[in-house]
Amino acid sequence: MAPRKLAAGNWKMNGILASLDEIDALALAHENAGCDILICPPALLVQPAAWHGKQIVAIGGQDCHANASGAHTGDISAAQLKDAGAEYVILGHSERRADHNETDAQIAAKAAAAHAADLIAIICVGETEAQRDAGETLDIIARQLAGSIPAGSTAANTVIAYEPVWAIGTGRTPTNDQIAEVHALMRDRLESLVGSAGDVTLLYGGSVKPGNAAEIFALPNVNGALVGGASLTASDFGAIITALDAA
Ligand SMILES: O=C[C@H](O)COP(=O)(O)O
Repeated sequence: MAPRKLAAGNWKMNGILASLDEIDALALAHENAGCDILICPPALLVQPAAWHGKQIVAIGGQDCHANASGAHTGDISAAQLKDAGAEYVILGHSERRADHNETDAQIAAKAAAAHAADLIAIICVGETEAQRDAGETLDIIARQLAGSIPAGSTAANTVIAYEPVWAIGTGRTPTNDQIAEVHALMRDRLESLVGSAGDVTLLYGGSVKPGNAAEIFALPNVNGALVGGASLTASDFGAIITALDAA
């Protein structure tokens, strides 16, 4: 089994009900896409987004709690996301790691909860600019993978996204060699962490745009993208989907 290609959009804290028209446009334009298409809107929009996706565009959450239910004001469980129509959940995004002090161990616990609720966990890893400048990138990625991937992870329930923190929303991207180097390391380490490493979908994220998508998708071990800003409109995200389809 080859990894499934995935074009994943992370709307972050953007979008209102009217924004779901973009999902309608994606579903219409890409109903025969040869890759999986995913939009992760803010939590309030997950349920209506699932109706708009028409089973062409899958829907995901941007976080979940590690517990199945209980006294956790303001949090959302994996089962609630699933009940609302989500199929995926992004976990350990660097904005969550930074804004909410999320640790690798907490991310692993959330991923285990996601798996228990039959969600696919998109586990994010990535180095800061200071860590890259210090030559620590591969060590950081290896450590985050080892700490953030729970037992029981498989190629079917887990996607890994490499997102250098310094490339997110900046218009800057690593060189092709730098992306390929990290993705090769991830593929290697996943053999012991997930098994069937060759089947795991690996995404690159960080300033993916219509203009650079094809070049990134041509790199070895890159099976798609986790896209922020360019996923907010069907025109830009559609161009990225088309590039992935052709890769
Ligand atoms: O989750 C998505 C990433 O943080 C990338 O965001 P960006 O495409 O706006 O750089």
